[in-house]
Amino acid sequence: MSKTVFVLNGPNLNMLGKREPGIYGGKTLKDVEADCISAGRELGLDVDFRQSNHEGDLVSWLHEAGEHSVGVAINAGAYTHTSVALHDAIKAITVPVIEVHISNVHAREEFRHHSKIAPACKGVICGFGPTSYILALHALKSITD
Ligand SMILES: O=C(O)[C@@H]1C=C(O)[C@@H](O)[C@H](O)C1
Repeated sequence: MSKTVFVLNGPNLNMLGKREPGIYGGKTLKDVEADCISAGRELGLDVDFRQSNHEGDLVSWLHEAGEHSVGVAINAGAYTHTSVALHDAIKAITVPVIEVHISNVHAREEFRHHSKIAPACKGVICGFGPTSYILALHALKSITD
């Protein structure tokens, strides 16, 4: 019996493949989605993969995940560094949430070194390129079995 996990993506991640490939790589978000679905299949996880440039969508999807998933991997993009609303949405649900980043945010600009959502998350995976998402799926599998 497969379990559902939400993989949520925030602003500008729709631009993957075109956006600063030296930092984010050449894969498109569709490529990352396909990789997540494939890895999820191997892990017995059904992946519900979504992206929005709008903070409120991500808040609503976190609420939905709290009712309809066993856990969440979220790359909140720039909202990582600014959003009390996403922090509070994560606190409002009981399923585990893992913060994900393609880049190592701690090796980049100072303003990326602080996450407003990490204190509400189960853990953080960053710096492994798109593989960060796959590692998060493995982590969700291990903590929800
Ligand atoms: O590495 C990433 O996936 C994150 C993606 C973004 O869009 C940035 O705003 C974050 O600072 C880093």
